Amino acid sequence: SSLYQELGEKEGIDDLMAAFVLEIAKDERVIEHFENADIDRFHRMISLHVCELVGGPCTYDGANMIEVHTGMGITRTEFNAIVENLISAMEQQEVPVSAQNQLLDILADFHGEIVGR
Ligand code: HEM
Repeated sequence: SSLYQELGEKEGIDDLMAAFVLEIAKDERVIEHFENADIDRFHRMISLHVCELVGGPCTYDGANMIEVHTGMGITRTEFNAIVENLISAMEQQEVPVSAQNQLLDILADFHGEIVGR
């Protein structure tokens, strides 16, 4: 089955990203970046983006990754913290480890668009 199916399709991805947002919200290492963010929009957009990236029938129509993160000065350490938040969320949602690794691989590619801008 596809990664999209292993993540529980759109509903599973929405739930996973809700758990991810809750992990971010309790993480002192990154929360300052989100103080002025529209969390509902962030949840909606990251769900849409992940859905598209894993081969689901979604079209991400949010902001360009470089543009939205420019000016945030996100460090490698903060990026890694966000990855840890995602792993915690995937563990809570009982995402199979092979699917976890595939999603982490896809998101790791965004490193260059997000860190140090
Ligand atoms: C693989 C890593 C990441 C991905 C795929 C990602 C993706 C996204 C997406 C899809 C949005 C919504 C864009 C929109 O509203 O149109 C967004 C917004 C945002 N991201 Fe990221 N992001 C990543 C890493 C990070 C990291 C490491 C941080 C900070 C530690 C961060 C901070 C933010 C903030 C604060 C916003 C909200 C901006 C606003 O509402 O004004 N992101 N990101």
